Amino acid sequence: LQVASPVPQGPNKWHEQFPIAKGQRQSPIDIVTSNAKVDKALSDNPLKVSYSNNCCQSVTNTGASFQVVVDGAGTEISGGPLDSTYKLVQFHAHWGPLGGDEGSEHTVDGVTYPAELHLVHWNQKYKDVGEAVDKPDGLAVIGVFFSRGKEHAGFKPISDLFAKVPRKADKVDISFNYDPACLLPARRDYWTYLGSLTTPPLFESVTWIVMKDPVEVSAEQLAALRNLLWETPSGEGQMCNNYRPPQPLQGRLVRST
Ligand SMILES: Cc1c(Cl)c([N+](=O)[O-])nn1CC(=O)Nc1ccc(S(N)(=O)=O)cc1
Ligand SMILES: [Zn+2]
Repeated sequence: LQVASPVPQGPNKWHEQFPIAKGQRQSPIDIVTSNAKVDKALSDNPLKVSYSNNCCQSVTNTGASFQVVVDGAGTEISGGPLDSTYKLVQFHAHWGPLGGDEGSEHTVDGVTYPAELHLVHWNQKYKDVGEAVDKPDGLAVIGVFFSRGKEHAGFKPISDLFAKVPRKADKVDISFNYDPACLLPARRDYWTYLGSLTTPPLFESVTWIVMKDPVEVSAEQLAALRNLLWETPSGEGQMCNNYRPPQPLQGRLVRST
């Protein structure tokens, strides 16, 4: 008897409803640094990140992560691996268990980080994110690894809001000015490759830009992620381990600055 399971099924079952889960350009991947190819073109046309500091509208509990919804006005990236301008639409994260070191989606030579932030942008050649989301050049996501260390002052205004959105669809407005660029590492070196959304519908529409340097956040800020709750097989629980493990590279090239 096939009963609809009330809680979302884990990554190893996604292929049943989303066959593309076994596709040719799935994400995340393990980045094998010795196989990444330095591409001078990436530095010749540097990645340009120009975010405004009043673009963040609200924080929502999506039931799978927190999501800061952004008004795309003036929050653009271009250059580097991108052939056109992309606009920021939202950012969210993936993380592991309390105090653990796993939680990131991308790994670097097999090394995991406790969390990974994703800044999601859509290609301005399309009329909106809904049209862009399933096109091969539709999205660009900047991934930033979080390491455990000193408090990240820039992340604090956001991590302080998680306690206000404990349940799915809870939402709180962001009344203060906030520039998401503060979440990027100082050194802007990155790896880039063609991949996919890391959660259903797993569309193969993402140009990934994974920053090489992690940013430090405190153990308390990582713990604040668990103020977010979600449905587990044994009822409501702390949201954690919302990361997809690395997927087959399928011969793809990873380029590096
Ligand atoms: C399917 C769709 C449409 Cl259409 C819209 N929309 O706003 O029109 N939004 N979404 C959802 C979406 O964006 N999912 C998404 C999933 C994973 C990631 S991740 N971890 O960064 O790979 C980024 C985004
Ligand atoms: Zn993500």
